[in-house]
Amino acid sequence: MSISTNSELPPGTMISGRTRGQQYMVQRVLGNGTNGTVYLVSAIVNGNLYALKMGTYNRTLQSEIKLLFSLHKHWKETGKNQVNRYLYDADDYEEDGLIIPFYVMKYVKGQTLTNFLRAKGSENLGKAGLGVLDILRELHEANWVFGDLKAEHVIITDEGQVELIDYGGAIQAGRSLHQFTEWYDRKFWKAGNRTGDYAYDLFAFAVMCIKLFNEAGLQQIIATQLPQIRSVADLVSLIDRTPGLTLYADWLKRALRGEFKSTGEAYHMWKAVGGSRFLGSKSPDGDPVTRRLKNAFIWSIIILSIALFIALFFKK
Ligand SMILES: Nc1ncnc2c1ncn2[C@@H]1O[C@H](COP(=O)(O)OP(=O)(O)OP(=O)(O)O)[C@@H](O)[C@H]1O
Repeated sequence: MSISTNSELPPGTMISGRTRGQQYMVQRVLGNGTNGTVYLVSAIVNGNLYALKMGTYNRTLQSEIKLLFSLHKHWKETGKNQVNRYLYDADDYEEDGLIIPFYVMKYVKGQTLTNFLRAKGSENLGKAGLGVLDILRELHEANWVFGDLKAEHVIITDEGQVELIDYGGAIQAGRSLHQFTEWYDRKFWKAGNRTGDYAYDLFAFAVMCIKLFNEAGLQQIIATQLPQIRSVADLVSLIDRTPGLTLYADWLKRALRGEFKSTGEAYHMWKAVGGSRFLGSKSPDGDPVTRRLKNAFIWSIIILSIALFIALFFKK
């Protein structure tokens, strides 16, 4: 039986896998989730940084590890892009007679979608959303469902890549969801059940967009609407009252109503409405260098016109 520890490991702690023998040095804590603590670690074998998730007291990571193994196996067998994307190692570690399960995954360095849009501008939802839909499309085509999609699980890396973290909620299509967050859950909105299918993730994606642009409105519905009569209609009317979502309104309503035939269709429609909108430091006028060049050009036209005017005036 696995038992696990409750306290956080300090930087410098060495973690040695009992079965596979890999060793990791703790750098710092990255965060805490329901099932454990995530550490930034460096692998002794290659010096690379990884994120290592370790179980906390009275909880076990075993089912999460099992699930990730089968997802990883699938990616490997099908040669999908995601292989090596996530699971690097899984083992357990012994400390003072306690057996602590852990797994090691890719360290995703960047900003959460919420912070990214705050820093770079909400227009970036187009490209960022397309990145998320691309990952979901691949998962869904492989018959998996992400399950617990929310802005905190979407990371935009420093290179502008979109990544999902916390595959602990992923399930094979047709199974019951075991990890979800109320606001994003279609059953919470009486829009369907908790049996995993591609439409479940698309529903959560739509709520994620609404929350990003109008969290206060969402909070108000939840606080004032009786749970018995809470419905998708509340979300649809909130979309209509949220100017930042105008471009995506039709897409979002289709996702909420479960009207997409596939994630591929949802991906292409998103791409058509706003998926090519910039990601990173670019603004609607282009990047800062292009903008400066544009301004310089306008000023040189103005100065030239003034010079011409003066020259013509004094010639008379
Ligand atoms: N692969 C990763 N790379 C970088 N940081 C990560 C990674 N995985 C998790 N984290 C960080 O660790 C935190 C805890 O992650 P974890 O997946 O355990 O739980 P969570 O998603 O925050 O919560 P819950 O599991 O309760 O939904 C995350 O919020 C994130 O900041």
